[in-house]
Amino acid sequence: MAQVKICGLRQAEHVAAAVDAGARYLGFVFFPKSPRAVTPHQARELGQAVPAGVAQVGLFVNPDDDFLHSTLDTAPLDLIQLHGSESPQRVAEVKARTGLPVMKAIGLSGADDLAALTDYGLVADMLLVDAKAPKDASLPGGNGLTFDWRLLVGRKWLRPWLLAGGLTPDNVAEAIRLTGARGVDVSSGVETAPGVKDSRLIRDFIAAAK
Ligand SMILES: O=C(O)c1ccccc1N[C@@H]1O[C@H](COP(=O)(O)O)[C@@H](O)[C@H]1O
Repeated sequence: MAQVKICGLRQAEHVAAAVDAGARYLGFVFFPKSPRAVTPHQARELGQAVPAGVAQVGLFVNPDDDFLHSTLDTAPLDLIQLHGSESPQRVAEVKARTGLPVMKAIGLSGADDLAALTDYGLVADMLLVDAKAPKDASLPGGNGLTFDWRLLVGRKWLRPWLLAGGLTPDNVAEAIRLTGARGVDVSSGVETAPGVKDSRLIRDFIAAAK
């Protein structure tokens, strides 16, 4: 049974839908350019209805220490997702400075990108295997793009990992079957427009993943 992260939540009804359907991780985006961005105060409010055992994940893109600390002062996060071009050294620093586990996102477009998963597996607590964003994309993730899942067949890394990138209620079961992923992460695939989540799609996605 795959664990599910629903990312980019901005409304209480969608948090409730994800929790009730059995999500293991909820993602709050702290990247101002994203249509899914929330303030630390909004994340704190949304998190108040989240039961113990469901992890609240803060998604950051190349955050500096001040931004991390000011966010964490308000929003009680359990896990930090780094979705930018953070180096392995920076991942280690963020872990040390915040005292929180870090999940590092790695974008794949071909076999050459797989080595990064080994490198970051030495420092991150979890890995997130995503589609590499196009060079001209305004967001480094959350673009609803898939990659060739066959790249992952038979691969093993040092850390637990989630599969992401263009997953939907219709394709998530096949993605899990092919890659052997024990966890999946979705944002666009449970939306009706960028940043607009849909409770029915959230429920359908989690049911399909499980
Ligand atoms: O969701 C965003 O807006 C976002 C912004 C910046 C970096 C990452 C972002 N989302 C993450 O991207 C992947 C894949 O998303 P999708 O399902 O293809 O839309 C997922 O891990 C989100 O957490």
